[in-house]
Amino acid sequence: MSAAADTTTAGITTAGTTPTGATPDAGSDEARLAVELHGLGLRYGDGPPVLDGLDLGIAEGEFVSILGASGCGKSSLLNVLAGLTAPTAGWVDVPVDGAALMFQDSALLPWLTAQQNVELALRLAGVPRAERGPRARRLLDSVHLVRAHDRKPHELSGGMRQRVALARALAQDRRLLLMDEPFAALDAITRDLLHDELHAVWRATGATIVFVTHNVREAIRLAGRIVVLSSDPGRIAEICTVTDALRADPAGAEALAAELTDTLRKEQEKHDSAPR
Ligand SMILES: Nc1ncnc2c1ncn2[C@@H]1O[C@H](COP(=O)(O)OP(=O)(O)OP(=O)(O)O)[C@@H](O)[C@H]1O
Repeated sequence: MSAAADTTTAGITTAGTTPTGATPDAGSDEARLAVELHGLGLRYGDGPPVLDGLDLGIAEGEFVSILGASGCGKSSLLNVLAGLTAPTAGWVDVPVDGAALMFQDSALLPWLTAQQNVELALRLAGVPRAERGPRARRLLDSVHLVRAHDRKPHELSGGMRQRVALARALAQDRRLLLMDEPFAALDAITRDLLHDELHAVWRATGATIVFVTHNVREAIRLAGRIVVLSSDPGRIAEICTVTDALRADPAGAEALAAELTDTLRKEQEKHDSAPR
C-alpha cells in the first residue's frame, strides 16, 4: 500500500518489492523492504512541517524503534505508516495488507471478555466462526493469558489488558505491527515481562515491528535499530544499530543509553525553545 503527497508526486510501488530509490539503511542491502519512506513530509493544515524529508527503509522482519522527544512527530509518523494520515510530501510504501496497530491504551471493548475481544478481531479479519475460538485461545496462550480468557477488561490488570491488546493485534495476522508506546503506562516489572513476551512473539511470527517510544532503555532493550527523530521539524537525527551482544553488555548498553538520552535532551530543549 502506498500513500503519497498528491497524484503529481505519487510514487506508487508494489508491496514487498524493493522500489527504485530504496534507501540503503535497512539491515542488509539484500533485504526486502517492508516499509519505505522517501522524502516523507507532513504538515497539518497550513501549520509548520511536523515531519520533513524522512528517508528510511525497514526490512521485512526488522524490529525498529522510533525514539524522539515529546511532540517531535513519532505518533504522526506511525499514523502515516498506518494509512490514517496522508503525507503532504514524498511517499510511503507499506505492505499491501496494511498494518496492525497497538496503542498505549488497550482500547478493549469493556463488555466483551478477553477471548471475545480477540475473537472479534478474528471475525473482522474474515476467520470462519468455527476457527475463532481455538485461534483466540492460541493467541492468548502466546501472551501467557489463556487462563484469564473469560475475564472482562475491568477484571484484568494493566499488563494483562495490554497482553490482550497484543493478542488482538496479532489476530489481524499482518506482516507489519505498529506500536505506539504500548507499555508506557505499565510498572517497570510488568513492562520487562512484556518486553520478553513481545520479543518471543516477534521471533515466532517474523513480523516487522515499528515501536514508538520516548524511553531510551526500552528502545535499546527491544530494537535492532533505533531511529532518533529531531524536533521542529521531525527529521532523522541519528540511526543506531543495537546488537544482541550490546544488549548483553550492561556497560555498553548504559553508554548508548547515556548518549541517546543526551541527544534527546538537546532535541527537547530545542523543541521547548522553538518559536510557536
Ligand atoms: N491531528 C493533528 N492536527 C494538528 N496538529 C497535530 C495533530 N496531531 C499532532 N499534531 C501536532 O504535531 C506535532 C507532533 O505530534 P505527535 O503526537 O506526532 O508527536 P509525538 O512525538 O508522538 O509526541 P508525544 O511523544 O508527546 O506523544 C505536535 O506539535 C502536535 O501538536
